[in-house]
Amino acid sequence: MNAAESLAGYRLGSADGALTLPARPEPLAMKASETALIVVDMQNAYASKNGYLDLAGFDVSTTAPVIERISVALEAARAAGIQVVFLQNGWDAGYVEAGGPGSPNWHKSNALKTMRQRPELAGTLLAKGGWDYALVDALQPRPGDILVPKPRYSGFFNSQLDSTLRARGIRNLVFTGIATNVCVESTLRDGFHLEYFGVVLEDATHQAGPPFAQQAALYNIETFFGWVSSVAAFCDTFALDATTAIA
Ligand SMILES: C/C(=C/NC(N)=O)C(=O)O
Repeated sequence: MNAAESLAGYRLGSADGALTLPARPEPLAMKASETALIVVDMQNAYASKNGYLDLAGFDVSTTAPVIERISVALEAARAAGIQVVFLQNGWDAGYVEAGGPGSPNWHKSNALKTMRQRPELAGTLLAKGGWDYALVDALQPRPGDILVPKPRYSGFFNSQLDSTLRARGIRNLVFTGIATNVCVESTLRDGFHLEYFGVVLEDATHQAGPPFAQQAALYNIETFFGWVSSVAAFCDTFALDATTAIA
């Protein structure tokens, strides 16, 4: 047995009532009570026409099925008693949280660069209170869900995410959202270093950039930082838990 199989065996242990999620590179055991479904930045900025990514030249024409599949995963998670956490990316209306020229974010953020190139957009992209910052209509938090604002790509940086999860005994993070290769991967990587088990539901994510960016992010996650699964596998696995909870 190699190290990966040994880890899978550990995580597959069912004596403690954990369920087994089919995933690559190996199935992963997790209890609903120790798991959170993380919905990363499903804002108009990232998923809607005329939002930031669209205005900056990224293709958002195929985000509708992603929204639909996240909706399905949300229903399954809530029914199974899995904590739902929405992340929301952006800054105050004056962009103080974005950092000035002394911050790499000021130089690398395509939202900030787009606004500098197109002054008519100044103040509109990813600013709290605006349409671009808002979560898409179809994916709104419900009572019991948690919303964590964040000012950088990783949801763990300068946010309440880690303490919110730790206080609830959460060890497993199931990721959905946009963009796979930016905020999803950044948050999953930081979670890995903080000892969280990270799984991406690949069909409930979308990349910023060409399709190879999605493939590369999933390769990195599957090979180095976590696991890759699907919405159907997640729903099938935790539907059992919902049934058990009702019985
Ligand atoms: C490119 C980008 C991605 N954000 C994300 N939510 O993955 C950005 O915020 O500029």
